[in-house]
Amino acid sequence: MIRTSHRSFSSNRTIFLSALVLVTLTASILSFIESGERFLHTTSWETKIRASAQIRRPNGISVLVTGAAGFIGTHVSIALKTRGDGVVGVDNFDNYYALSLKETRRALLDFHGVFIVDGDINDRRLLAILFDTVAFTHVMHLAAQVGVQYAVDNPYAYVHSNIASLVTLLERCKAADPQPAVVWASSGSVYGVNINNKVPFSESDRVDRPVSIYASTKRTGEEITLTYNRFYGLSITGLRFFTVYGPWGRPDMAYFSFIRNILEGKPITVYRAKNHTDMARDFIYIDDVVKGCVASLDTSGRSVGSGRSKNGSAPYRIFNLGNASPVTVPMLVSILEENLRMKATTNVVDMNGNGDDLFAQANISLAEKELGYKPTTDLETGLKEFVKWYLWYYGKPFDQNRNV
Ligand SMILES: O=C(O)[C@H]1O[C@H](OP(=O)(O)OP(=O)(O)OC[C@H]2O[C@@H](n3ccc(=O)[nH]c3=O)[C@H](O)[C@@H]2O)[C@H](O)[C@@H](O)[C@H]1O
Repeated sequence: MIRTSHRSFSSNRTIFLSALVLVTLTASILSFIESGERFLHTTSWETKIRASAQIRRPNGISVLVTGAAGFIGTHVSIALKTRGDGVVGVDNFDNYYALSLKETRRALLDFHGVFIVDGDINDRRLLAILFDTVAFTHVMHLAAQVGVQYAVDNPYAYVHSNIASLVTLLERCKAADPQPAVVWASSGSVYGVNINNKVPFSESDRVDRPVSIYASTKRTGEEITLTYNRFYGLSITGLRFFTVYGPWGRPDMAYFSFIRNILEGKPITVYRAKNHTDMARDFIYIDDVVKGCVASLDTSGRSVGSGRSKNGSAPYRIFNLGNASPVTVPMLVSILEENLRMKATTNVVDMNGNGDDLFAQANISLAEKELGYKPTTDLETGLKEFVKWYLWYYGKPFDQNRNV
């Protein structure tokens, strides 16, 4: 099936990527011209932001999406824009992974009419200009330093992006009048060591034993947002994303690096627990997560504060967004092998206990009840889509007759 469609897939890909490169080049030239003028409030910069923020449906919302050039940010921005909401993106385009992928996502968003401001949300002046230009009804805060193992050597990056940035953004939201409702990316990793000694993980479980700096900063974010909710009246929804995967995904994640290595004939490392049990994750497909994000925005309720005062109480919610159906890492590898019709060379390594949770399974009944969240994509189906995208995006030839 993949082979039959490969030729047209390949020429479509060439046309599409060329168009995107053209759009990116134009965007880069424009952004170069604008960079010197940004803080001078040029009409061009403002005009783009206003156009991007324009609401085109009755009762639509106007959303600032942080981390818009990221994996989830790109998909959520497109979904909102497509249904007629106003969307303005902001992203610092860091080089944690291939910048080219982020630039292509930017071009894709541009194609959909979403403008991304190139900047850091730690920059208070930038945030002030954005909020002065658009009266955002919602903020979808997805910008973060991700990666569990990377935190071992780079802890300060997590403090900067997951804690300092969060406070800067919340301060800005607090000061806005009216205040926007905030939906933000927490993480399933907050469950850490399974101290509750039960699966699946529920939102009411204890979450005070993280196993990585990354998870600690996400848990800290939940407490910081709670403070802003209680004292300043911000409506807050924290989403505990489990292992999100799919087209336009993150190259640092296992499924992505596995396919790259398998295709290049390089070995992959599969971690397992010290007692030789397989690691497992509650892999969740991007389209399902996007539905959860959009439903969270739609049901957020209003913020009730203004500056340091508040009038009543605003919602504070936390939801697991997983698949409720964990799969082991060796099983993930065999699904990839089947799709690629190639065999992986696997090194099995025992975990040293620093960073990775051994097992994750989300209880999603709260999200089902409050958001109507109902994932419909199993790992086989989702990975098939991812593999198709990967081969298209990287222009990899595919030999259907290869033996597994
Ligand atoms: O918010 C979160 O909850 C995080 O989710 C994701 O973390 P994880 O669920 O751990 O996904 P991922 O790294 O793909 O590893 C998957 C499995 O493969 C195993 N794994 C990993 C790498 C490898 O080389 N070998 C291996 O066996 C590994 O031990 C694990 O069992 C994001 O990466 C993280 O940035 C953050 O967003």
